[in-house]
Amino acid sequence: MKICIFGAGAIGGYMAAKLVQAGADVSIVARGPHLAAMQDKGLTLIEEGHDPVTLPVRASANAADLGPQDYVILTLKAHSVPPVVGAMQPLFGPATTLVHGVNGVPWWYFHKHGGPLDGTRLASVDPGDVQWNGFGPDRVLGCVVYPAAEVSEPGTIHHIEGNRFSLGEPDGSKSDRATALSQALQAAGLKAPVRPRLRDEIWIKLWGNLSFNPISALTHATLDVLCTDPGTRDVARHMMIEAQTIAEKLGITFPIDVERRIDGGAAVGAHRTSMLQDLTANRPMEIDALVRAVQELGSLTDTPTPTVDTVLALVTLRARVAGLY
Ligand SMILES: NC(=O)C1=CN([C@@H]2O[C@H](COP(=O)(O)OP(=O)(O)OC[C@H]3O[C@@H](n4cnc5c(N)ncnc54)[C@H](OP(=O)(O)O)[C@@H]3O)[C@@H](O)[C@H]2O)C=CC1
Ligand SMILES: CC(C)(CO)C(=O)C(=O)O
Repeated sequence: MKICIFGAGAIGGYMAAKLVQAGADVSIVARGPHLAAMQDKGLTLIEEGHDPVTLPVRASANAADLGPQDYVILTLKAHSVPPVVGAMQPLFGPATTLVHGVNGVPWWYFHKHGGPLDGTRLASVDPGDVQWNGFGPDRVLGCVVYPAAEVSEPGTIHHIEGNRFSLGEPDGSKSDRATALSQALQAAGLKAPVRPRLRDEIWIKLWGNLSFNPISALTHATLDVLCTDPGTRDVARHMMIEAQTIAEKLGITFPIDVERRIDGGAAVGAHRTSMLQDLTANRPMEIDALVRAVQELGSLTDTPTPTVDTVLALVTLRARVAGLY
């Protein structure tokens, strides 16, 4: 089974290291000093309770060096994907599966969704249908990423916590391709359940990212603070209730309530969300996939989203003023 991880930064680098350790046939597409370090010295993984390991990896900036794959695991930030659709084409053969390990509302959300919105394209996450047309939605195997990791220096991945990558077909079936990848990830010591209702998990994760991430970028507060301060907790609550109304119209079932989800955020502790980290490091922020897409889903389902709209306007201007949007 040939696996290529495209955009092997924090999450893709963690997956790559675990798969290489387990003897899988893995290659990496990366760039810049991180790629140079992996090519020179190998990929180093630091995990709690383990000695750091440095592993030889096949890494390139150019997909054409690696050729067609069985699985391409995409672990870029959402806004980085449209510009690389063309550059990724050498990785695809007729049966290549694209595993979409990207936070937020995925561009393929309505593929095989059923109902009146089946096949709808989302302009907020896929302007011009570049991904829909360039990848083709039939390749897609959905993935919800739960681990936390960071690139602590070029070539080095610091795993913080978690090892679950939930997988799911857009039509909910337990396909051979999902089962085979799940087995490969499990052999690498990762949790990789194949879910019949992956969109439910997308929304549970999105609940937090939709609200905590922009609130943290606006306030610079850590999760423990913004989830317990009465004012920001209330803003998060309103955003999540608006999202829940949309999601339930789309057939989503939430196994927990909003208060429990916010308590879960608070329990993570003094964590700076990825959007706050991106803002302070002058990197583009995942505003469209995490927040604007929910606004778009609100308008597709005739659901008012006043709090989402307000926070989206503020965080968009914050990013624009910083030159990041
Ligand atoms: N990190 C985390 O703890 C978590 C992340 N996620 C999600 O997982 C996804 C990946 O996040 P994360 O791993 O943190 O992101 P990273 O930025 O660490 O990784 C993406 C990597 O792709 C590289 N890259 C970008 N464009 C290209 C390109 N054109 N060619 C080759 N390489 C490229 C980036 O390089 P460069 O640095 O030069 O831009 C970077 O090394 C996101 O959607 C994120 O929200 C989900 C859960 C937790
Ligand atoms: C904040 C958290 C942990 C959940 O919303 C996250 O996923 C992020 O930092 O992007």
